[in-house]
Amino acid sequence: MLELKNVSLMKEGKWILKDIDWNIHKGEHWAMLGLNGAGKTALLHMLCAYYFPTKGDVNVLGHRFGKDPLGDKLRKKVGIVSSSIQQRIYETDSAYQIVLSGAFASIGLYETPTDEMREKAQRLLKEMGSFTYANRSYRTLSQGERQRVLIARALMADPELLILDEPTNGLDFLAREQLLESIESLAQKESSPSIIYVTHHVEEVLPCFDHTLLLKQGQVFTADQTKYVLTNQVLSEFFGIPVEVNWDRTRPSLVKL
Ligand SMILES: Nc1ncnc2c1ncn2[C@@H]1O[C@H](COP(=O)(O)OP(=O)(O)OP(=O)(O)O)[C@@H](O)[C@H]1O
Repeated sequence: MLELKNVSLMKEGKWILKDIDWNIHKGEHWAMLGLNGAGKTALLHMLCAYYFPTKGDVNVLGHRFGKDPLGDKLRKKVGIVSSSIQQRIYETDSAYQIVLSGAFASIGLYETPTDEMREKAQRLLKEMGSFTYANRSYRTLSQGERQRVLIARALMADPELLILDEPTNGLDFLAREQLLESIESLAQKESSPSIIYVTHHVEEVLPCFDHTLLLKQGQVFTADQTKYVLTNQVLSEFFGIPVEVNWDRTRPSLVKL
């Protein structure tokens, strides 16, 4: 469903991404880890066709970016929750309006939703645990509540790929754990889109993330099954310091030795 071949991106005379090869198959869920400035956001922007590769091929859901015209239809098939989307949301819109707007892949609601869309928005608000504040304005929601609403919004168009870019930023421990639990149960559903979950934190790699990509200085350091990636040796090389990964429970944790 996603294929990047030898993809490089240059911005302002600097290579931000270099020779990226990455394949995602249907049904896989990926975690993406990288230090600040590794190029994670640039890579995600490429998957959403906000950036086009300077070199190489990006194939998303059978469409070759830069070659095929990118219809609205394809844009709707890639859902994204990121801080840049958050910043563009109209703060006075209600959670319900925001979720409905996902059906049109628009920021703000300009078209009349069908009854079916309304029912679906309500169902998604319930599934994300957001129904109780459906009529409240975005401005009044906590950061955790906002993220849930934005995930429900992204799901409105039945995306085949869902990108979650650091969704736990700014969340307290409890809100973070509750959000992670919702993401895990979403991923366990048969109807779930493939998820790409971007984070700085190894301990957020949920059991559903069967694959992990490590991005370092614009290059794929490794991209493989999570069990082969989150090891003492790979992560010590990745961070450049000795670290130990503990898998005592279902999620990993990391300590510096
Ligand atoms: N439009 C742009 N023009 C010039 N440089 C850019 C542009 N976008 C990103 N960069 C640079 O590319 C590098 C990678 O940035 P990017 O935001 O993708 O990193 P990131 O992995 O998402 O980092 P963080 O974890 O801090 O969000 C950074 O050095 C950044 O300054």
